[in-house]
Amino acid sequence: MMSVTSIARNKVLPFLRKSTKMQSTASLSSLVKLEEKQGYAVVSMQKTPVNSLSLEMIQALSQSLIELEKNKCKGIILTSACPGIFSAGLDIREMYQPTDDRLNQFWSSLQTLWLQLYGSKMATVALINGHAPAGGCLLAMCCDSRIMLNGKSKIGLNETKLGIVAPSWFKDTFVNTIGVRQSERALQLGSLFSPEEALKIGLVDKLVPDMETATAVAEAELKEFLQIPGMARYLSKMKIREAAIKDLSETREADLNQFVNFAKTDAVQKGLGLYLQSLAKKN
Ligand SMILES: CCCCCCCCCCC/C=C/C(=O)SCCNC(=O)CCNC(=O)[C@H](O)C(C)(C)COP(=O)(O)OP(=O)(O)OC[C@H]1O[C@@H](n2cnc3c(N)ncnc32)[C@H](O)[C@@H]1OP(=O)(O)O
Repeated sequence: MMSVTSIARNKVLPFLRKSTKMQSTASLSSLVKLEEKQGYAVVSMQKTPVNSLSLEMIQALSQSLIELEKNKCKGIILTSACPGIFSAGLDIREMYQPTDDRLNQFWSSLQTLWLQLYGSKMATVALINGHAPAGGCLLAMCCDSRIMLNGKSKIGLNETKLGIVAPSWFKDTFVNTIGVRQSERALQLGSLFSPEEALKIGLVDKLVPDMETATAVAEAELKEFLQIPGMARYLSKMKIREAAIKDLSETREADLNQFVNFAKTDAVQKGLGLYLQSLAKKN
């Protein structure tokens, strides 16, 4: 099996682990690109056009983290290869008129990805080079640090604007990042923040003017985290995150049932259908 450190610089790392529920190696590796750098890896989401988090995309990200941790990778920069978009969040088509089996797999895979990334032993930096609504914002918040490209992009948990509700673990992640009061307001309003606003409320840590600067700043940020003794850094992170992680770990089944029942209600299905139409009408 190839290790992250043994592959050629910038070469795409294949996904090797097999699982009955997982997609094939070929389909997964086309969605996420792993590039080895010196002592860390760049994980680029490349599901055009908007890196929507479909079941396959979520599993590809999960698989990447498994491989990287197995290969003793110490840190990652999570970013996007889609111009102007970090991630458009959960793939709305997964929740609209779904089959029960697919909807269950979809949510359960998302729970797994969140548990992996939010609780990762690796140092993790999100390089948010475009829009990051809802699930896109969640992915970024799972990282230890967030660098955002300044410009017209927006970031936030906008679920209520779609007539849906961010689950407790989204809320916990938000509260742990920006605090209770800001979260309470932003969750209700479904606020999407400009990079400047996001910096002001602590949703992102640094802004960068262009991609060249962004890469350098993200690398420097990751190196700062990696200079700290790994166990001390990880256990400190867990002091903040462990309650939320324990909570979901212990209530996965109930959370899944709540999501499935909620997603299948007529009101939610109607709202999602209208939202999809409004996205399609734009084009
Ligand atoms: C009682 C408590 C119970 C709790 C139970 C749980 C409840 C459920 C919780 C679910 C949590 C949900 C989290 C989410 O992430 S929902 C998704 C939120 N995402 C969005 O709102 C973003 C929507 N997209 C956009 O705003 C724009 O696309 C974007 C700004 C990202 C990019 O704009 P741009 O102009 O560049 O691109 P287009 O809009 O033209 O889009 C291109 C094509 O991509 C399709 N698209 C976009 N976003 C999505 C998406 N999220 N899912 C699927 N498809 C998406 C879009 O339709 C275009 O497709 P076509 O080319 O075919 O028209």
